Amino acid sequence: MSIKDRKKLILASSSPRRQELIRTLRLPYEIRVSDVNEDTGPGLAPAEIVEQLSGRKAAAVCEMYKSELPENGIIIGSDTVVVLEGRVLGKPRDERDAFGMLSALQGRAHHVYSGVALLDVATGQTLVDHQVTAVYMKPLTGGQIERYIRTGEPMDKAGSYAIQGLGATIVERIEGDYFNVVGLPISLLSELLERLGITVL
Ligand SMILES: Cc1cn([C@H]2C[C@H](O)[C@@H](COP(=O)(O)OP(=O)(O)OP(=O)(O)O)O2)c(=O)[nH]c1=O
Repeated sequence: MSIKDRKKLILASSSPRRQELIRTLRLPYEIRVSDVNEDTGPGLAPAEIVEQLSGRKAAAVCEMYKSELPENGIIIGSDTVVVLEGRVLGKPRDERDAFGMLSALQGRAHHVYSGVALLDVATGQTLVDHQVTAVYMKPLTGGQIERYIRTGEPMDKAGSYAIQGLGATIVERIEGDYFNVVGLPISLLSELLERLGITVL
């Protein structure tokens, strides 16, 4: 039996996108969700924000489900933000907020940062890293933005769009990992898993 068979991934996420993406690794996994305060306070760089929140999400699941987690578990936490000229955009508070974000993002480039934290239940060891992808959005009219918001798609997404959905039509091109934009940088995650002795391939 290889190490791969003996470890179990625990995805600390309520995001349907992350839950879908974790399956691509073809490793045994389960999902545990906890409530985490996503306030990081002022003065942190985007990379620090997503790394800190990813670690917090993994640690919260470890704390909350301590007694029932498998000894061989590796908890995965992740967080995604959109960054436009130094301004960090999370999920919109309401439709008005979404309109403001999309109006600011249209017709220019921004960066999507996703953090990943791996917490080894047995040892408490944590690995954290992040990935950045540049996204070039097409110019949009106010009417297009309003109609996109009316579909409901932007409301639970960082930056108020989903590249994997109808948002694909408003993205001109990207530089970097597509999955990082969707919310889980699978390639980086596989590298971190390898560092814990779990080979994906
Ligand atoms: C930019 C972008 C973000 N997103 C999503 C990914 C994340 O779910 C969300 C960013 O919010 P997060 O706070 O990173 O995650 P979450 O609250 O949805 O889930 P959890 O904390 O339980 O893991 O935005 C897309 O689905 N597509 C996109 O193109």
